[in-house]
Amino acid sequence: MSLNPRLVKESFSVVEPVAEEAAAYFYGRLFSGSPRLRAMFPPAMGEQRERLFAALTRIVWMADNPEGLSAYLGRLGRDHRKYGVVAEHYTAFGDALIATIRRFAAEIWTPEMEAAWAAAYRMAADMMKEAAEADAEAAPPWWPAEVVAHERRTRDIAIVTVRPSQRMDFRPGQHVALQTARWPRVWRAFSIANAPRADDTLSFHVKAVPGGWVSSSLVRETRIGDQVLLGPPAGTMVPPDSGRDILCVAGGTGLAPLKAIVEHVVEHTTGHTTGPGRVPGIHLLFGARHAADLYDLDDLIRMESGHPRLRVLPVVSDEPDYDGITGSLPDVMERLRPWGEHEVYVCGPAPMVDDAVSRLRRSGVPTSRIHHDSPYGAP
Ligand SMILES: NC(=O)C1=CN([C@@H]2O[C@H](COP(=O)(O)OP(=O)(O)OC[C@H]3O[C@@H](n4cnc5c(N)ncnc54)[C@H](O)[C@@H]3O)[C@@H](O)[C@H]2O)C=CC1
Repeated sequence: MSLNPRLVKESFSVVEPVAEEAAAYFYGRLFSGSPRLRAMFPPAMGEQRERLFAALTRIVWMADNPEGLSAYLGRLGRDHRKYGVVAEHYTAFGDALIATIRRFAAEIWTPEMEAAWAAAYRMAADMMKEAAEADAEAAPPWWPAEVVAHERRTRDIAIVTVRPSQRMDFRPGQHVALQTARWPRVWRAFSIANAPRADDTLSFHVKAVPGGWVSSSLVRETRIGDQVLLGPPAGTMVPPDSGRDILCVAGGTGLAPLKAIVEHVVEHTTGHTTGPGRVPGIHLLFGARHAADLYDLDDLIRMESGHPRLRVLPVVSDEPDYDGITGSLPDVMERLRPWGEHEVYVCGPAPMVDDAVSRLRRSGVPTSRIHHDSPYGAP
């Protein structure tokens, strides 16, 4: 049966407004048909339901863009290996999915729609399975890792360093999902806060957020010797080798991937100030609400003192008496200079990232040179 993106989109748009109800129905249907699958999911399903719909929405609306769709489904397939998903699970998932769409789009449902969904699902599942199989030849589904250092930097922020039992290849700026023994099957994304190291350890900057099971456990309960699991590295906010000067705008623990990128750049450039491999000038704006929240400033200042072309500028937004640069990070960024010739990296709270990115665009920085990523939103 041939693909018919129009019919898939049409029926999905009827389900979208009742996404929450449809997702609850989907999981009910999935678990009643295949009770063994329940054990693969976390105890609380609220977020899972949101992720399901976020991923489905992306897939359905990308149906006319085969290249983007194939890249996304490939990532999704590889990423699902860490949940223990294997080929036969796709059948149960597909049956429950089509039953859900059929029910919630009942008013407009036709045999042609049923056939369009079956064909689309088969194609998507095949792409995910193929990517997962290819990945299985090169990498494990997850990496067990031991906590080798735990530094509490503030009441809520810790730097947690782990050593995976098997080397993980990653690019600076990427993130991984992490699971603690305390909360089985609950995965949270954290950026790797270092460039690859000789001893293969990885550091994470973790802030305990209200209601954040994994982050609170990592900050408050985790000890050296504890075991965690890591998913595969993901994310496209990686350093280009354009040789251009660099601006990094880091809000809070959004510093993590930017520190990895800065480390990589200063380690991999020649020391010349012109020509290929020249050391770019790097400005790193590190913002916090209060001076006491600049949790990694001492380390950054140490890096700065070893690299004459690195400038670290701490910015404090909610403490007018701070003896340094004060104000909102996007305001300060804009105030400092035009950044039109720079490669720019932005990471931190989503509203800050949105504001900084739109100001950069307005001031003429080409989109191709503005890099940002949202690991927390990724399904
Ligand atoms: N831990 C990690 O590996 C990573 C964390 N992140 C994200 O980074 C964020 C860090 O949050 P916190 O440390 O709690 O930051 P925070 O709320 O303490 O704020 C950090 C900085 O961002 C500024 N800011 C906050 N909201 C703003 C807004 N609406 N407009 C303009 N500026 C704003 C603050 O003034 C401050 O300078 C989280 O959203 C997290 O999801 C992103 C990538 C990696």
